[in-house]
Amino acid sequence: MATSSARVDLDGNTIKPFTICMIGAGGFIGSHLCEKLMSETPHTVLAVDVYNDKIKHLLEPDSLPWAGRIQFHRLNIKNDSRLEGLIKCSDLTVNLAAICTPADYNTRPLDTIYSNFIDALPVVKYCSENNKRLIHFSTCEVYGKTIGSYLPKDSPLRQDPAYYILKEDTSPCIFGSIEKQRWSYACAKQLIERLIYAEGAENGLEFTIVRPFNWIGPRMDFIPGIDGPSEGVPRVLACFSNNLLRREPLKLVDGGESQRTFVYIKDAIEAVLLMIENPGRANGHIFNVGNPNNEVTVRQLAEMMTKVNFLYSLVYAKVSGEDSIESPTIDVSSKEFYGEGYDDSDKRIPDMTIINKQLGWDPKTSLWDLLESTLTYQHRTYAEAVKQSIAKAVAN
Ligand SMILES: NC(=O)c1ccc[n+]([C@@H]2O[C@H](COP(=O)([O-])OP(=O)(O)OC[C@H]3O[C@@H](n4cnc5c(N)ncnc54)[C@H](O)[C@@H]3O)[C@@H](O)[C@H]2O)c1
Ligand SMILES: O=c1ccn([C@@H]2O[C@H](COP(=O)(O)OP(=O)(O)O[C@H]3OC[C@@H](O)[C@H](O)[C@H]3O)[C@@H](O)[C@H]2O)c(=O)[nH]1
Repeated sequence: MATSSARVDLDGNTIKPFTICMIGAGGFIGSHLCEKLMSETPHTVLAVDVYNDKIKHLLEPDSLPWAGRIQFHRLNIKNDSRLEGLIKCSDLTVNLAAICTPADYNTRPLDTIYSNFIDALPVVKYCSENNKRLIHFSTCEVYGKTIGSYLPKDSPLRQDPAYYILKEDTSPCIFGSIEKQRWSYACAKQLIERLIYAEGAENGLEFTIVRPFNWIGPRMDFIPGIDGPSEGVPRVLACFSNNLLRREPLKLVDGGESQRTFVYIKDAIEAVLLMIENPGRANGHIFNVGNPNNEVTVRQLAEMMTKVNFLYSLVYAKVSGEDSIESPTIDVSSKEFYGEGYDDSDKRIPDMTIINKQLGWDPKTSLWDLLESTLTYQHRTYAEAVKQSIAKAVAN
């Protein structure tokens, strides 16, 4: 419930209610950001998206305490003249819209480049021309691969943080060759970052760029065949959740040796709210938002999710030990799983200096705890539907 007492920012200034045009509000991050803004702040959200399934619970019924502070506008920013008006009547625009599932990058490279660069151009233009603040969501993927990944496998320098820590104002962007079309996304994100930065430098656009490092939690992507296409390939959390729910082996692409750091969506949303409510500290900055303490290989993630899932099934699904099989893992080639042109980031550890200094933010939730709450959500949301779909498949 938004309190009536005045909220103050990090410098003690009263935060006045304002209007936010949130593009992509119907997605994973957008839905959590809308929840946070409605339940803890007096701000108004113009939620722009082509879908609203993940925010329906915030839009109805009219008796909700924040009714009137969130409006849904169903529009595709590729071709809708209403976009400029929505940006003009807002104080701040947050742009989350993107194709951001790796399975699309090398199979739909044109759509990926258009979505992450071309379609963002009018958003930047309207903000700059109308002197409106912009918070733009980029990705940790703009760093690509680490410098250390080019060292000999047994080089001791690979253990030197200078060769793998990713820092906003010093790290290079290192992508694979052009035929590795996986990098279509990261390159489009890099170019829109550079355009936004140039709009700031040349035309005074007040911008903040966010580089999320694998934010995970409830409502991320979809479960294939349940609330997304059966042949769809979501990001790894949903892929592994789907395998566990269907008691299938978890597929480890190229042996699951890539490393990632995962941050709980609720921790990350705290960082975004600090950026929204502290323009003086956020404008002009690029921020890594991740959890360097939650690093695992993909194989370790699969093993951890299997363990959490096993414990869940013992405690909640009322199955005895022998019933709930531990899903094994199997190695698959990236060519088989994603197709031609796939490539990968080897390691993603965010340097936290700038976000600590500017916003005093640190992530709190351990990987085990965030997996526990997320897998509980996945079971509660999908287990019954998956059981039905398996039964139907068997019957047919
Ligand atoms: N989740 C993460 O860990 C992560 C990591 C790095 C970067 N990001 C970035 O954060 C942003 C949000 O990511 P997410 O995980 O919430 O993804 P998501 O796919 O759940 O949400 C994106 C939303 O944008 C909407 N959208 C896309 N194109 C649109 C268009 N033309 N018009 C209107 N709406 C459109 C989609 O319908 C979707 O609801 C993206 O820019 C993504 O690149 C996310
Ligand atoms: O079933 C699977 C799915 C994925 N993976 C692997 O798991 C790792 C993570 O894959 P994800 O699909 O979650 O996506 P990535 O972490 O590579 O990039 C993502 O994170 C950053 C954001 O920009 C985007 O949301 C997306 O690009 C990759 O190494 C992938 O090959 C598997 O081994 N098995």
